[in-house]
Amino acid sequence: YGSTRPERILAEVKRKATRGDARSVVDTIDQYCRHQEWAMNVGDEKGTILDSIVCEVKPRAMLELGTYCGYSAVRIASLLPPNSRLITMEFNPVFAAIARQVIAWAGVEDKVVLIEGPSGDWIPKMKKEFGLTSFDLVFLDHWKDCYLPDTKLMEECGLLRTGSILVADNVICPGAPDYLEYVRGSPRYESKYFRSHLEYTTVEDGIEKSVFLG
Ligand SMILES: Nc1ncc2ncn(CCCCCNC(=O)c3cc(-c4ccc(F)cc4)cc(O)c3O)c2n1
Ligand SMILES: [Mg+2]
Repeated sequence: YGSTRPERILAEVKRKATRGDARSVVDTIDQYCRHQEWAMNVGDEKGTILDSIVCEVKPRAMLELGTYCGYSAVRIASLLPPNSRLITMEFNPVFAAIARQVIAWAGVEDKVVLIEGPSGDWIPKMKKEFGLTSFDLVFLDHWKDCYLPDTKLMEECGLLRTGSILVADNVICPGAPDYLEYVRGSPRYESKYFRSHLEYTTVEDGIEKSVFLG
């Protein structure tokens, strides 16, 4: 029930997941989207790759572009060290409203700041709005044709420092060919592809991890 897919996902979380237990929220969404209706969460397989990078980097300041229902925001926030913060950006107010409730149900709201609006508008304001110097880790999971322009914008706005890491979902499916060409061809990035599958399917997809060299 619920008129939109995100609303049905939220209903399932409230029905099945334990309040305050981020893992149970993640598992509930994965179960629902694998067995009831597909949704564009990073999912369990690619999520494990994302987890390993978050644990390795231990980011103090992290940015996610494209919140959707908050699945990856919950996954990431549950792994963040104390007094770290995930800023997650969502364009669609309906998705943002659902994500806030999913994030709250998981009990990670004090590690997550959800901002609403297009990345192109927000990126130039981030430093001032959040007293940031740079992001340690950025997860790109929004419009695939925004990956490249937004990466260039983050460079221009001084939001990346030597060692900042970009993690991009869906570089194969739906694909971000211009972004891949850029990070793999640029001397300013050290890029690595983690082969996986499109969430809840056997279709090939993967995650690209790119270290900004300054
Ligand atoms: N600029 C800006 N700023 C801020 C924003 N916040 C949200 N957005 C818009 C994001 C809209 C959703 C983005 N995500 C995807 O489109 C996506 C799609 C698939 C997929 C779909 C169908 C298939 F058959 C196969 C694969 C799978 C994935 O894992 C995906 O992540 C923003 N944009
Ligand atoms: Mg994705």
